[in-house]
Amino acid sequence: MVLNRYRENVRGYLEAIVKPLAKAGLTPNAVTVIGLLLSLLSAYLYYLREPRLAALTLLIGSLVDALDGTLARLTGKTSRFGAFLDSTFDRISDGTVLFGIALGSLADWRAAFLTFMGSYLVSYERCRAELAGSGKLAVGIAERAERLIILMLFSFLGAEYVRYGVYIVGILAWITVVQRFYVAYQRLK
Ligand SMILES: CC(C)CCC[C@@H](C)CCC[C@@H](C)CCC[C@@H](C)CCOC[C@@H](COP(=O)(O)OP(=O)(O)OC[C@H]1O[C@@H](n2ccc(N)nc2=O)[C@H](O)[C@@H]1O)OCC[C@H](C)CCC[C@H](C)CCC[C@H](C)CCCC(C)C
Ligand SMILES: O=P([O-])([O-])O[C@@H]1[C@@H](O)[C@H](O)[C@@H](O)[C@H](O)[C@@H]1O
Ligand SMILES: [Mg+2]
Ligand SMILES: [Mg+2]
Repeated sequence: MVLNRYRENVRGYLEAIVKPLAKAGLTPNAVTVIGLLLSLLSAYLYYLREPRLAALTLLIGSLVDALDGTLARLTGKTSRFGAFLDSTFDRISDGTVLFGIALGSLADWRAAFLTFMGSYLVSYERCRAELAGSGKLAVGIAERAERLIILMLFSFLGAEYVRYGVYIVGILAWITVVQRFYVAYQRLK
């Protein structure tokens, strides 16, 4: 909710990065695939217990995630399949990163699982409520950008801090689940 507001502020920078990509003939879907590969690499680095490298890779992957849509809009190539691909790959990214953290024993697997469940529910609620006609449900304390940035910040602090990032993201994600549930109820009842 908070970070989403800054989309417009960074649009100019993102467009500057995207222009050469457009000239090189890169398609939005190809950029989406590159973003996913970076997320998978980040998950692998978490598994190897390299949280700083993992967070840096995840940060670049998140930037690439912002570039695919920017490229699509700038070149008039937005597509419904692209939107579906982007969202689906976001879920694969969210899940594998937490799986890598759990496999690398950087956080208790039960905490990683609850955080995973909360994160997925947040996204699912939005998708399902919007399908039911709620209108845009981009509400709540920890949308994806917040969840990613918190996890990256704690990862940059070092291996022993990743677990706190997972706990905080989990708690905030579950608060967001309740917030979205409430707003969906208000709009759909
Ligand atoms: C001040 C300067 C010196 C530096 C400025 C440089 C900027 C370039 C930095 C910007 C970085 C930032 C954007 C990336 C990091 C944010 C990240 C952590 C959060 C997650 O990002 C998600 C991102 C993208 O979301 P979406 O995928 O939903 O959006 P789009 O892809 O744009 O649109 C989807 C839409 O497009 C169409 N489409 C898509 C794909 C496709 N194949 N076909 C398509 O048609 C379709 O219509 C789809 O529906 O969100 C980006 C916005 C974000 C919320 C803004 C956050 C701003 C914040 C202030 C950034 C702080 C970043 C900071 C560097 C973090 C440091 C933290 C660190 C130290 C841990
Ligand atoms: O709902 P959430 O997890 O905060 O945020 C997510 C968005 O950041 C993302 O751009 C979109 O593709 C997802 O489907 C999802 O909605
Ligand atoms: Mg994107
Ligand atoms: Mg994405």
